[in-house]
Amino acid sequence: MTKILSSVKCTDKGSAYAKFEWLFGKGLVTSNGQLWKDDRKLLGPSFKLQKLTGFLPYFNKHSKTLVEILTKFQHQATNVYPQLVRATMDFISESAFVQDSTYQINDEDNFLAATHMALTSFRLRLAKPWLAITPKIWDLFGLGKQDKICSQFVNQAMSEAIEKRKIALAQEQKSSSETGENHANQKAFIDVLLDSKSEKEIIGHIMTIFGAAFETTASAMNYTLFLLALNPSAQEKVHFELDSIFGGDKNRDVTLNDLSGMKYLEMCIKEALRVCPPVPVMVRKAQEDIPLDNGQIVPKGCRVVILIREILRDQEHYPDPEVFNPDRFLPDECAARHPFAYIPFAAGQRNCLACSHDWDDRADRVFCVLRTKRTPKKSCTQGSGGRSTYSKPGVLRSILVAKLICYYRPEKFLSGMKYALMQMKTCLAHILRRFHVSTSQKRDDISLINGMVMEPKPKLEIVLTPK
Ligand code: HEM
Repeated sequence: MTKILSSVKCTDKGSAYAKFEWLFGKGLVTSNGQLWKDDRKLLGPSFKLQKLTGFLPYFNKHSKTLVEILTKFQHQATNVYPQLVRATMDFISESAFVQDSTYQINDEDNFLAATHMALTSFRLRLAKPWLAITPKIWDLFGLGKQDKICSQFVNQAMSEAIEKRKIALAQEQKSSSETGENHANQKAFIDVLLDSKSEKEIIGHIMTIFGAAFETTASAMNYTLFLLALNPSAQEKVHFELDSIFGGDKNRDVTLNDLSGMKYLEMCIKEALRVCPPVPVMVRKAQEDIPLDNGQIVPKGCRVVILIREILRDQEHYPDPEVFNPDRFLPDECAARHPFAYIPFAAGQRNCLACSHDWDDRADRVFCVLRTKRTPKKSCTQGSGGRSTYSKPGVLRSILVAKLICYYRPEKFLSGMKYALMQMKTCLAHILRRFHVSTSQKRDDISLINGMVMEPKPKLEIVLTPK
């Protein structure tokens, strides 16, 4: 598995993701080959660490709105997932498109309605693939017509957003040329696209980022709250941590410093992502023969299905895998684990855009190595063949990069300062400063069904009790 995910010859996904193309076009999730490589290089820096501090005000603002909405549901068993989804739409919308976003409070929004239509359509394609074998069958059931309406809403909303951003950008450029400031290396996601893509391509990329970002993050936060509700001792530790950071202040904005102190909350989120990974499976297609360490070959053209959920339950790395135990993510435990044993955000060439980037990933691992004074565990059940994953020059280069950055910009090494984790920690810190969570549901009552993201059946319900 390490070989497959790391190989530059296995970055294609084949036709497995074609069912998303009617809305996502050839965005990062669906594209293959040179187009994917170029776009990843172009768009990867949009969620770079240096920009993350800029996103924090958006996360605080929309988390506060979410908490206000949740107070209306306190003391009653509630499925908070729909509210979390709307909050994460606000997070991604404002971070990627630099525009005011009101999905949580504006029920009449056409784009919101279109998103629901799109999700219904995707879910149907996954649940009843025979309906989508040919467009004719799809149309026969009136589904093509619905997709068209959805596309029209999306295109209209996106065209307006693009126009708005063009105007704002022109104004920003004018004022920065007057003040002599240069923000060329800090471009937002949409600005990078405006420079180089057609409107149709931009809309595909925007929808891809939306699709990749909002349900995954909402689902991860939903599972974290549920698992904390089921595990009062872990929840108590989170409350203790938050109280010691915020001193009982329930409204103050979360700062970068606060985030770096939320170590136990981060461990709980990571454990929730392990127990209930939002993305349960992914597919890669070998572009060439790929020799494995055990002598076997993955032949060219072969599609490899990677069962993320099963890997995260591997007994070798996670004893008693069904047990929710955040201590699995204590620094020493992480350092001793093979990096590809924890893949809720994928790993290797096509890892999640919001999770890590090459240089900080490498530096993170070097930090683990330096901290524990030993190399990470060498064996992996999926077969690294007992060879270390680190080349000497690579490690030396990383140490140099890590040391330089650490010297000049220490805040870049706040643990877990990656977009998705930063978003979830901020939002959950706002919720858990206000509420205790409990549930009458049992873990065994819940089945996880593969869908767009892994969906709980029945829906998770928690009771929010003010602190
Ligand atoms: C808890 C939240 C998240 C989880 C668990 C998650 C998980 C994943 C996984 C497993 C993949 C690989 C999918 C595959 O290859 O089939 C992926 C890819 C991707 N994710 Fe995330 N993701 C999360 C949040 C986000 C967010 C917030 C964004 C946007 C900022 C994002 C953007 C992307 C993109 C663009 C890709 C495609 C990358 C490529 O193929 O080059 N994800 N994510």
